[in-house]
Amino acid sequence: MKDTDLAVRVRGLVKRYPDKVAVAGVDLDIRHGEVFALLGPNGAGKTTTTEILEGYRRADEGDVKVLGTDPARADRHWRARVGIVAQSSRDEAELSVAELVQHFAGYYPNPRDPAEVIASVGLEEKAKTRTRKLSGGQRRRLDVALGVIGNPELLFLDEPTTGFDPEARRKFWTLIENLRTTGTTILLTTHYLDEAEHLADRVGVIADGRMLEIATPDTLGGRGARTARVSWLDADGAHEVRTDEPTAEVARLMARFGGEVPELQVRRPSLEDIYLDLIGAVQAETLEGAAR
Ligand SMILES: Nc1ncnc2c1ncn2[C@@H]1O[C@H](COP(=O)(O)OP(=O)(O)OP(=O)(O)O)[C@@H](O)[C@H]1O
Repeated sequence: MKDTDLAVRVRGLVKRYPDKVAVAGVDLDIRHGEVFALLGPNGAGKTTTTEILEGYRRADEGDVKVLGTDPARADRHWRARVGIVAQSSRDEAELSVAELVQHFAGYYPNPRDPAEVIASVGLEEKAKTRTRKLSGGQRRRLDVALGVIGNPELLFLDEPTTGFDPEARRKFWTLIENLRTTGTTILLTTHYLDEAEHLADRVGVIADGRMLEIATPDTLGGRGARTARVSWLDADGAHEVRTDEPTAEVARLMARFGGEVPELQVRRPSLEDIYLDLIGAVQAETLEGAAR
């Protein structure tokens, strides 16, 4: 891949805190127009990595380019091309939702329409409400609105849907899908594996400051090739077999039952199963290392 195809290019990123190496040599490429999800347990280094890419923290080592620029040296023109939804939100409690979104629109050369943005996060009915009166999930939706109001080329979303109810999460997913169709590049961190699976072109799993694997959601950890489980029910009760040839198994069952197979299910490991395997292996390694 040519470097000009990349919105984010990271090589050998290291960040140390006094008592912790938070990021221990991460490489990461994100293409223009790609939706990339960074996954990992609490304390893995997701926020630290994201904040370095946003220009809010300094790397100790490594080469970082975001939209072609080192974020540590970026100017306001670069800032106007980037949207940020951080984990903790700003507090302008006395302004209404509409006033605040309008106010932020004023910071950018090509803002989106404030009313449209408010609608896209499902806050139309709260447009005149002061922000201090919003619920946690509504406040989070406002954060997302403020992140996209500047019409960014690249959008950082750090756990954007924490505290959303299921309907708000679906609405948010639609918003992200719409942004993708307009070519916005998105880096998302999330603890919701279904969210990553639904939204991301590729996912990266980070643990203990190291990038374990980067892949599409359906190939992570060799997922596509993993053994399937076929289960069904008959007079003797529930049955399950593990097989690499689930289609042949289903054909056999169909022949045996002469048609519909009661309670037939074919399951491959979910993204969550794969993720937990990857993380579990690292945790076991760390425990072994500590015991030695
Ligand atoms: N300002 C800081 N000073 C010292 N240590 C820090 C600081 N910020 C983060 N850390 C430590 O660095 C490690 C990585 O933290 P980070 O916030 O990047 O993790 P994360 O993957 O975003 O976690 P979460 O899912 O909980 O948000 C953690 O061990 C954390 O305690």
